[in-house]
Amino acid sequence: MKTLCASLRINVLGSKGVGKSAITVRYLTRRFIGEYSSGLDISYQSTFTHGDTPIKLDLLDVSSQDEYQAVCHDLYDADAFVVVYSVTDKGSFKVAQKEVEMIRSRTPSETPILLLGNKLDLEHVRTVPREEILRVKEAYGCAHTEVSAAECPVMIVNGIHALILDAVSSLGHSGRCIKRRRSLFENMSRKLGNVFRRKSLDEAPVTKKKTFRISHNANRRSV
Ligand SMILES: Nc1nc2c(ncn2[C@@H]2O[C@H](COP(=O)(O)OP(=O)(O)OP(=O)(O)O)[C@@H](O)[C@H]2O)c(=O)[nH]1
Repeated sequence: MKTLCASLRINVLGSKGVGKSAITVRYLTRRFIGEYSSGLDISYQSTFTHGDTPIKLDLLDVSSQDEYQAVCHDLYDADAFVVVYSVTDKGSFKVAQKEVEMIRSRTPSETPILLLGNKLDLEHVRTVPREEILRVKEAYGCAHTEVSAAECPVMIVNGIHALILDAVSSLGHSGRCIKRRRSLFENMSRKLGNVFRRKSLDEAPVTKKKTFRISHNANRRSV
Protein backbone atom coordinates (compact mmCIF):
# COMPACT_ATOMS: atom_id res chain seq x y z
CA MET A 1 0.00 0.00 0.00
CA LYS A 2 1.37 3.39 -1.00
CA THR A 3 1.79 6.14 1.57
CA LEU A 4 -1.03 8.63 1.53
CA CYS A 5 0.71 11.74 0.24
CA ALA A 6 -1.80 14.03 -1.33
CA SER A 7 -4.89 15.72 -0.10
CA LEU A 8 -7.62 17.62 -1.83
CA ARG A 9 -10.08 19.97 -0.23
CA ILE A 10 -13.39 20.83 -1.78
CA ASN A 11 -15.72 23.33 -0.17
CA VAL A 12 -19.41 23.34 -1.08
CA LEU A 13 -20.80 26.84 -0.64
CA GLY A 14 -24.12 28.61 -1.21
CA SER A 15 -27.10 29.95 0.66
CA LYS A 16 -29.38 27.94 2.91
CA GLY A 17 -31.88 25.54 1.41
CA VAL A 18 -30.38 25.27 -2.09
CA GLY A 19 -29.60 21.59 -1.55
CA LYS A 20 -25.88 21.62 -0.66
CA SER A 21 -26.28 18.74 1.76
CA ALA A 22 -28.42 16.77 -0.66
CA ILE A 23 -25.76 17.25 -3.35
CA THR A 24 -22.83 16.41 -1.08
CA VAL A 25 -24.40 13.26 0.34
CA ARG A 26 -25.71 12.12 -3.06
CA TYR A 27 -22.23 12.57 -4.51
CA LEU A 28 -20.52 10.67 -1.70
CA THR A 29 -23.00 7.80 -1.60
CA ARG A 30 -22.83 7.31 -5.37
CA ARG A 31 -19.10 7.83 -5.79
CA PHE A 32 -17.78 6.15 -2.65
CA ILE A 33 -20.60 3.73 -1.86
CA GLY A 34 -20.37 4.12 1.88
CA GLU A 35 -16.59 4.44 1.99
CA TYR A 36 -16.56 7.85 3.52
CA SER A 37 -16.79 9.19 6.99
CA SER A 38 -18.46 12.22 8.46
CA GLY A 39 -16.96 13.92 11.47
CA LEU A 40 -19.48 16.69 11.88
CA ASP A 41 -22.47 16.62 9.59
CA ILE A 42 -20.78 19.22 7.41
CA SER A 43 -17.35 17.62 7.00
CA TYR A 44 -16.71 14.43 5.07
CA GLN A 45 -13.56 12.44 4.31
CA SER A 46 -12.74 9.72 1.84
CA THR A 47 -9.88 8.57 -0.39
CA PHE A 48 -9.50 7.79 -4.05
CA THR A 49 -6.60 7.01 -6.34
CA HIS A 50 -5.52 9.11 -9.26
CA GLY A 51 -3.07 7.18 -11.42
CA ASP A 52 -0.81 5.66 -8.76
CA THR A 53 -1.43 8.34 -6.17
CA PRO A 54 -3.82 7.84 -3.28
CA ILE A 55 -5.56 11.12 -2.58
CA LYS A 56 -7.34 12.02 0.59
CA LEU A 57 -10.52 13.95 -0.08
CA ASP A 58 -11.93 16.45 2.41
CA LEU A 59 -15.34 17.86 1.64
CA LEU A 60 -16.84 20.71 3.61
CA ASP A 61 -20.52 21.49 3.11
CA VAL A 62 -21.21 24.84 4.70
CA SER A 63 -23.76 27.54 4.12
CA SER A 64 -22.15 30.92 3.63
CA GLN A 65 -24.82 32.34 5.94
CA ASP A 66 -24.89 29.93 8.83
CA GLU A 67 -23.33 29.82 12.27
CA TYR A 68 -20.36 27.70 11.20
CA GLN A 69 -18.99 30.55 9.15
CA ALA A 70 -18.18 32.39 12.37
CA VAL A 71 -15.78 29.64 13.39
CA CYS A 72 -14.68 28.49 9.98
CA HIS A 73 -11.69 30.41 8.64
CA ASP A 74 -11.33 27.70 6.02
CA LEU A 75 -14.29 28.79 3.93
CA TYR A 76 -12.03 30.00 1.11
CA ASP A 77 -9.09 27.72 1.86
CA ALA A 78 -9.72 24.86 -0.53
CA ASP A 79 -8.35 23.42 -3.76
CA ALA A 80 -11.70 23.60 -5.53
CA PHE A 81 -15.19 24.90 -4.87
CA VAL A 82 -18.74 23.87 -5.65
CA VAL A 83 -20.98 26.94 -5.48
CA VAL A 84 -24.63 25.91 -5.37
CA TYR A 85 -27.74 27.90 -6.24
CA SER A 86 -31.32 26.81 -6.79
CA VAL A 87 -32.80 27.41 -10.26
CA THR A 88 -36.01 28.45 -8.48
CA ASP A 89 -34.40 31.08 -6.25
CA LYS A 90 -32.95 34.30 -7.68
CA GLY A 91 -31.64 35.32 -4.27
CA SER A 92 -29.61 32.13 -4.04
CA PHE A 93 -28.02 32.95 -7.39
CA LYS A 94 -27.03 36.43 -6.13
CA VAL A 95 -25.37 34.77 -3.12
CA ALA A 96 -23.65 32.28 -5.42
CA GLN A 97 -22.33 35.12 -7.57
CA LYS A 98 -20.90 36.84 -4.45
CA GLU A 99 -19.30 33.56 -3.39
CA VAL A 100 -17.65 33.18 -6.79
CA GLU A 101 -16.34 36.76 -6.54
CA MET A 102 -14.94 36.03 -3.07
CA ILE A 103 -13.27 32.83 -4.23
CA ARG A 104 -11.67 34.60 -7.18
CA SER A 105 -10.41 37.41 -4.97
CA ARG A 106 -9.02 35.09 -2.26
CA THR A 107 -7.59 32.09 -4.08
CA PRO A 108 -5.09 31.48 -6.92
CA SER A 109 -6.63 32.34 -10.28
CA GLU A 110 -6.57 28.74 -11.53
CA THR A 111 -8.66 27.43 -8.60
CA PRO A 112 -11.45 25.36 -10.16
CA ILE A 113 -15.00 26.48 -9.41
CA LEU A 114 -18.13 24.55 -10.34
CA LEU A 115 -21.21 26.76 -10.39
CA LEU A 116 -23.93 24.22 -9.77
CA GLY A 117 -27.63 24.90 -10.24
CA ASN A 118 -29.81 22.51 -8.25
CA LYS A 119 -33.53 21.60 -8.31
CA LEU A 120 -33.65 21.20 -12.07
CA ASP A 121 -36.73 19.03 -11.57
CA LEU A 122 -38.44 22.37 -10.84
CA GLU A 123 -37.42 23.87 -14.21
CA HIS A 124 -41.06 24.83 -14.85
CA VAL A 125 -40.79 27.35 -12.00
CA ARG A 126 -37.28 28.57 -12.82
CA THR A 127 -36.57 32.17 -11.82
CA VAL A 128 -32.82 32.35 -12.51
CA PRO A 129 -32.36 33.48 -16.15
CA ARG A 130 -29.95 31.44 -18.25
CA GLU A 131 -28.33 34.60 -19.70
CA GLU A 132 -27.45 35.79 -16.21
CA ILE A 133 -25.79 32.43 -15.42
CA LEU A 134 -23.81 32.53 -18.66
CA ARG A 135 -22.59 36.04 -17.85
CA VAL A 136 -21.28 34.99 -14.40
CA LYS A 137 -19.81 31.77 -15.75
CA GLU A 138 -17.84 33.66 -18.41
CA ALA A 139 -16.87 36.61 -16.24
CA TYR A 140 -15.33 34.39 -13.54
CA GLY A 141 -14.18 31.39 -15.57
CA CYS A 142 -16.29 28.76 -13.80
CA ALA A 143 -17.48 25.40 -14.96
CA HIS A 144 -21.26 25.22 -14.88
CA THR A 145 -23.91 22.56 -14.77
CA GLU A 146 -27.46 22.16 -13.52
CA VAL A 147 -28.67 19.06 -11.69
CA SER A 148 -31.48 17.63 -9.66
CA ALA A 149 -30.27 16.08 -6.42
CA ALA A 150 -33.78 14.74 -6.05
CA GLU A 151 -34.02 12.99 -9.40
CA CYS A 152 -30.66 12.51 -11.05
CA PRO A 153 -27.58 12.00 -8.84
CA VAL A 154 -25.51 10.83 -11.83
CA MET A 155 -25.29 14.42 -13.08
CA ILE A 156 -23.85 15.47 -9.73
CA VAL A 157 -21.23 12.72 -9.80
CA ASN A 158 -20.16 13.71 -13.33
CA GLY A 159 -19.97 17.43 -12.50
CA ILE A 160 -17.96 16.98 -9.30
CA HIS A 161 -15.74 14.31 -10.84
CA ALA A 162 -14.71 16.76 -13.59
CA LEU A 163 -14.01 19.40 -10.93
CA ILE A 164 -11.81 16.95 -9.01
CA LEU A 165 -9.80 16.09 -12.11
CA ASP A 166 -9.27 19.82 -12.72
CA ALA A 167 -8.21 20.34 -9.12
CA VAL A 168 -5.80 17.39 -9.15
CA SER A 169 -4.22 18.69 -12.32
CA SER A 170 -3.78 22.24 -10.99
CA LEU A 171 -2.43 20.88 -7.68
CA GLY A 172 0.04 18.78 -9.62
CA HIS A 173 1.19 21.81 -11.60
CA SER A 174 1.60 24.02 -8.59
CA GLY A 175 3.53 21.30 -6.72
CA ARG A 176 1.20 21.44 -3.73
CA CYS A 177 0.07 17.87 -4.24
CA ILE A 178 2.59 16.29 -1.92
CA LYS A 179 1.62 18.39 1.05
CA ARG A 180 -0.13 16.51 3.86
CA ARG A 181 -2.66 18.98 5.17
CA ARG A 182 -4.62 18.87 8.36
CA SER A 183 -8.08 17.54 7.48
CA LEU A 184 -11.12 19.75 7.54
CA PHE A 185 -12.52 17.57 10.27
CA GLU A 186 -9.45 18.07 12.42
CA ASN A 187 -9.58 21.82 11.78
CA MET A 188 -13.31 22.16 12.35
CA SER A 189 -13.22 19.99 15.48
CA ARG A 190 -10.41 22.11 16.87
CA LYS A 191 -12.23 25.37 16.09
CA LEU A 192 -15.63 24.23 17.31
CA GLY A 193 -13.91 22.80 20.37
CA ASN A 194 -12.36 26.23 21.04
CA VAL A 195 -15.73 27.93 20.64
CA PHE A 196 -17.44 25.46 22.94
CA ARG A 197 -14.73 25.87 25.54
CA ARG A 198 -14.94 29.66 25.26
CA LYS A 199 -18.74 29.57 25.36
CA SER A 200 -18.86 27.31 28.36
CA LEU A 201 -16.55 29.71 30.22
CA ASP A 202 -18.55 32.77 29.08
CA GLU A 203 -21.88 31.17 29.83
CA ALA A 204 -20.96 29.30 32.97
CA PRO A 205 -23.71 30.86 35.13
CA VAL A 206 -26.45 30.37 32.51
CA THR A 207 -28.32 27.09 32.84
CA LYS A 208 -29.50 26.72 29.21
CA LYS A 209 -26.53 26.77 26.84
CA LYS A 210 -26.73 27.63 23.18
CA THR A 211 -25.20 24.84 21.11
CA PHE A 212 -24.42 24.27 17.46
CA ARG A 213 -26.40 21.61 15.65
CA ILE A 214 -24.02 18.67 15.34
CA SER A 215 -25.04 15.23 14.19
CA HIS A 216 -23.03 12.18 13.24
CA ASN A 217 -25.57 10.98 10.75
CA ALA A 218 -24.27 11.71 7.22
CA ASN A 219 -27.66 10.94 5.69
CA ARG A 220 -29.55 13.22 8.03
CA ARG A 221 -31.34 15.05 5.27
CA SER A 222 -33.31 13.46 2.53
CA VAL A 223 -34.53 14.85 -0.76
N1 LIG B 1 -37.32 19.70 -5.64
C1 LIG B 1 -36.09 19.54 -5.15
N2 LIG B 1 -35.85 19.74 -3.84
C2 LIG B 1 -34.58 19.58 -3.39
C3 LIG B 1 -33.52 19.18 -4.24
N3 LIG B 1 -32.38 19.13 -3.51
C4 LIG B 1 -32.73 19.45 -2.25
N4 LIG B 1 -34.05 19.72 -2.17
C5 LIG B 1 -34.81 20.12 -0.98
O1 LIG B 1 -34.37 21.42 -0.58
C6 LIG B 1 -34.37 21.51 0.85
C7 LIG B 1 -32.99 21.95 1.33
O2 LIG B 1 -32.08 20.91 1.06
P1 LIG B 1 -30.70 20.78 1.87
O3 LIG B 1 -29.88 19.73 1.22
O4 LIG B 1 -30.95 20.65 3.33
O5 LIG B 1 -30.13 22.25 1.57
P2 LIG B 1 -28.85 22.97 2.19
O6 LIG B 1 -28.36 23.88 1.13
O7 LIG B 1 -27.88 21.98 2.73
O8 LIG B 1 -29.50 23.81 3.36
P3 LIG B 1 -28.82 24.31 4.78
O9 LIG B 1 -28.45 23.07 5.55
O10 LIG B 1 -29.93 25.08 5.40
O11 LIG B 1 -27.63 25.15 4.44
C8 LIG B 1 -34.80 20.16 1.39
O12 LIG B 1 -36.18 20.23 1.68
C9 LIG B 1 -34.54 19.22 0.24
O13 LIG B 1 -35.42 18.12 0.26
C10 LIG B 1 -33.82 18.95 -5.63
O14 LIG B 1 -32.99 18.61 -6.47
N5 LIG B 1 -35.12 19.16 -6.02
